[in-house]
Amino acid sequence: MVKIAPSLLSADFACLKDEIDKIKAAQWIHYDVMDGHFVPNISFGYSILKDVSKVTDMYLDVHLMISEPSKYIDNFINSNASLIVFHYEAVSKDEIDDLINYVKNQNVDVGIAIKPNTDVEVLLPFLGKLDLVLVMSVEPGFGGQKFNPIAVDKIKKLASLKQDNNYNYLIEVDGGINETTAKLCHQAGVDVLVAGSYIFNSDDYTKAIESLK
Ligand SMILES: O=C(CO)[C@H](O)[C@H](O)COP(=O)(O)O
Ligand SMILES: [Co+2]
Repeated sequence: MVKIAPSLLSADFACLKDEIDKIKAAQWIHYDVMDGHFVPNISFGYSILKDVSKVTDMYLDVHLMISEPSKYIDNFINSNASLIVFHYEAVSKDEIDDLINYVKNQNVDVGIAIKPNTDVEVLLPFLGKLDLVLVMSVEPGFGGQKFNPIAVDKIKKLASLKQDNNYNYLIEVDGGINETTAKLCHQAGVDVLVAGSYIFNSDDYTKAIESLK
């Protein structure tokens, strides 16, 4: 069964606890961190993540859209992240192995995200060590954008690599997910669907979550 990860980016921050209580039908929370440098937008950081972790037992999927993620990983781990996902485009190739090992040694799951213009092939040396690969189906930075179908082929490729090599990573897709695009991703072999505006702009969050499963 596919997992749903509502993106808090589209929640009403003035009543965050109520918003979190209303997404209990999902297993995960997707937490989008933006620094105004790697992406042209600013969201929230690790202190709010800690507060979120105090009011829920849900799995906290932290999507770091920040430059130099290694500087902040400890802060997010100490704020109870369940999974740290950094961007391939935000780091140098020779630090990726160390970053993966660092997070895993602290018993936190680790993933790498790729933007729409980044090929799956760049991840080949790392796939055997990852808990998750995040396929961006929009340019990172904003919620409410249109799904880019380039993600569907990437999901298929990752699903076949996983099967052929007995890898363990989950395949997550993020951006422009609704009932229609969710179906395309299901068929391609996705494991986790991130959805922000589709859920938080709906009248009934539970119904919106169930409609994506
Ligand atoms: O990482 C993100 C943006 O960079 C968000 O997770 C994503 O955009 C979710 O929002 P929506 O479902 O509204 O597209
Ligand atoms: Co995200």
